[in-house]
Amino acid sequence: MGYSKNQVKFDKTCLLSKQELQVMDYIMSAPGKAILHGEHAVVHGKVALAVSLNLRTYLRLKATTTGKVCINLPNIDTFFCWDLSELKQFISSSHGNKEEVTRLNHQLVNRLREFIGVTNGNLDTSTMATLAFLYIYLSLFGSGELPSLMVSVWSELPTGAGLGSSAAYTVCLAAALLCASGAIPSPLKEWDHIARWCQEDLELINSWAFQGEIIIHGNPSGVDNAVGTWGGMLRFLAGKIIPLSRVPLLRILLTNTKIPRSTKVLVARVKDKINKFPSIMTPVLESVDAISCTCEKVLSEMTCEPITGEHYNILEELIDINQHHLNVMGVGHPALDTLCRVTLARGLHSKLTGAGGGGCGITLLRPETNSLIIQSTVQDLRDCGFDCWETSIGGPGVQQHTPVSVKKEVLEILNQ
Ligand SMILES: Nc1ncnc2c1ncn2[C@@H]1O[C@H](COP(=O)(O)OP(=O)(O)O)[C@@H](O)[C@H]1O
Ligand SMILES: C[C@@](O)(CCOP(=O)(O)O)CC(=O)O
Ligand SMILES: [Mg+2]
Repeated sequence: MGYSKNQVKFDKTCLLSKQELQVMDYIMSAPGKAILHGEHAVVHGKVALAVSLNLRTYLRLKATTTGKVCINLPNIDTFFCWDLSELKQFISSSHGNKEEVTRLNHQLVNRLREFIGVTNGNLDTSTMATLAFLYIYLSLFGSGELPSLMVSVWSELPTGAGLGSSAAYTVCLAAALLCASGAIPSPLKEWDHIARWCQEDLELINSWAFQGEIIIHGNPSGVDNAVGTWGGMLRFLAGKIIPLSRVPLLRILLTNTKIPRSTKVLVARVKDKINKFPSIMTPVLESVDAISCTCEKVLSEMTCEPITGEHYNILEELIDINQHHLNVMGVGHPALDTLCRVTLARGLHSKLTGAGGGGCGITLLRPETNSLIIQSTVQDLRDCGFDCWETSIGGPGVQQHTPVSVKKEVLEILNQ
């Protein structure tokens, strides 16, 4: 299967009736991701391999009768309410009669920036999350009546640490707001507690999530929202998404250096470097592309022949080479160097994951790596002040839940 497109198709003939709107109560979740290889290079048309994590973002959307639209984002201490009357000014300009949107409506983004009072270049967490929400909400409802809603989002993912929290957030927003607008159905049947959408609906969710990612990242590749939408392991190249169904079970240690950074700034930094030194940086990007392709080949061999130490030796070397390339691109950090050094002292290989500049790294665990080594490595990394845990990979993509299928603690936060 190969599907693509960060294009938005939206058929406005299926808006919900007033009665349906009033009983609306949706809970959605989407996973974070780890990029095995190809971060940054993927923004410049190279291959990336990415996999979903078991850490998820949860969203609850409820219809209200307050005449307001409210967002509650406890991870980033953000709570806003707007009177629908204030938002009416965006109705006509935000959504024309288009059934297909391929580009972000910059005019709407600029007007929204002014509306929420941000000065140019403001990159704070709260501003980005708010803009992404308002943009998708107004684009989907801006041609009809604006519904009164309460939207709460809470994530198990660290925010701004390279694990795709921005995409998990925008995928949840897109799924919930598309359902609320009637553009896609709720996939839950009476007897289900968790359900997913058909391929066509997932493509629509992915497309709108990508619009949100553009607001947060500036120039995203689309790999993160694709993993948040489809889950599993994906090969991503220039908007084309190939799910990798035959992959070996990989054990990965995730380390959060807790150094804050912004994907938008790092992506822009790499672009500047490529513009400044094209003949130097192009071969680096091509080498990263070859690393992703070699990794994909080795992973596929590991599923059809007995796994040997040599497979793992190659995977480890690819990790080391890519980490050097990412340093050359200017997205390393001394804390990430520490991570690589500390794990190598225990014979384990690490690289940054996501945008770098701090945030998280991944460490490959070999099947024979004994649990004492793993425990000591985790302790060493915690002694450096990092968070460190073994993760399980390949979680499902975006889902709708009934309340009973969501952990009690998560529900409590979403209900606050
Ligand atoms: N749980 C959340 N609630 C609200 N906004 C979020 C949440 N998670 C992520 N975001 C948004 O995504 C931004 C982080 O995105 P980014 O810099 O791409 O880092 P990441 O690697 O986590 O995707 C935050 O500044 C915020 O605007
Ligand atoms: C650096 C990049 O390749 C991945 C960014 O991931 P994250 O936002 O750091 O989780 C950017 C992109 O692909 O859009
Ligand atoms: Mg992101």
